[in-house]
Amino acid sequence: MKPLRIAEIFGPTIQGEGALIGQPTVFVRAGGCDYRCSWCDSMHAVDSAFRDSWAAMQTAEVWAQVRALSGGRPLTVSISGGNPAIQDFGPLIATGRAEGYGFALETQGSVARDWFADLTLLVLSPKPPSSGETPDPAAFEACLAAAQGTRTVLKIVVFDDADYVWARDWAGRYPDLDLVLQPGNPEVDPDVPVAAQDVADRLLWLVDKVMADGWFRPRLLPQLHVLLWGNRRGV
Ligand SMILES: C[S@@+](CC[C@H](N)C(=O)[O-])C[C@H]1O[C@@H](n2cnc3c(N)ncnc32)[C@H](O)[C@@H]1O
Ligand SMILES: Nc1nc2[nH]cc(C(=O)O)c2c(=O)[nH]1
Ligand code: SF4
Ligand SMILES: [Mg+2]
Repeated sequence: MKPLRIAEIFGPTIQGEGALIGQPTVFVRAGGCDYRCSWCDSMHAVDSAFRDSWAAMQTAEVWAQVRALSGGRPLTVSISGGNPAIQDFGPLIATGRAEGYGFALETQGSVARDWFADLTLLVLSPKPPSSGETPDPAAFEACLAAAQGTRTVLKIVVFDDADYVWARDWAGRYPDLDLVLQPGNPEVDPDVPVAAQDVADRLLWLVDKVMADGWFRPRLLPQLHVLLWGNRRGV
């Protein structure tokens, strides 16, 4: 079988973003992405300049590491990237689910896979204008269709007013999805410390905007891992 390209496997840590915020997890970060967001905080898993640092691993090797990191105690594994949907994580998910683990997967919604239906949670994070990318609604809808009965959350990153307007419009097309808005983090260098007050100020900016609009649908959440550890990798 074709090996998986893996940028990093780490944990246990807590899920820092979105619907499962605060929940213990182990991360599997896939190498490679079909997007190049201007503000991507995980370029080491995107840019081909880092390709040599990605491991070619069989599903069984990835699973052995996840199992070791979790001490064999089932939890919800987080698969992120890069875009994990450009590779075949179906066998990993099937292996883990057979042992009682759950799987939450983060993707921008540009590539649909039939194994989305086997996830515990699908997190779709379409990209707003500040990213420099333009999401394809048809591809996004194919992801929703592939998820079938799987719980799906829309998580939109907001850096500025234009992103906010875009988020309201995009979310409005999918009124039945759970919605999380996450302020953008402009500092993604792992060696530059992040001030807790800056994290709070960015969330406050978003809270003020959403409350001023009387828009009571979204949950507004910070990146908890950035608050705790800044942009350090492997946490
Ligand atoms: C690194 S991405 C990997 C998964 C997938 N490629 C995606 O974008 O959804 C994981 C999450 O981090 C978010 N993210 C990336 N860079 C960010 C930044 N600078 N500030 C806030 N969120 C960011 C993405 O929007 C996505 O929700
Ligand atoms: N703790 C922690 N939570 C996260 N939630 C999403 C992450 C990501 O990079 O996809 C991430 C991450 O890298 N670390
Ligand atoms: S889609 Fe995700 S991983 Fe890819 S460049 Fe954008 S934020 Fe980074
Ligand atoms: Mg991250």
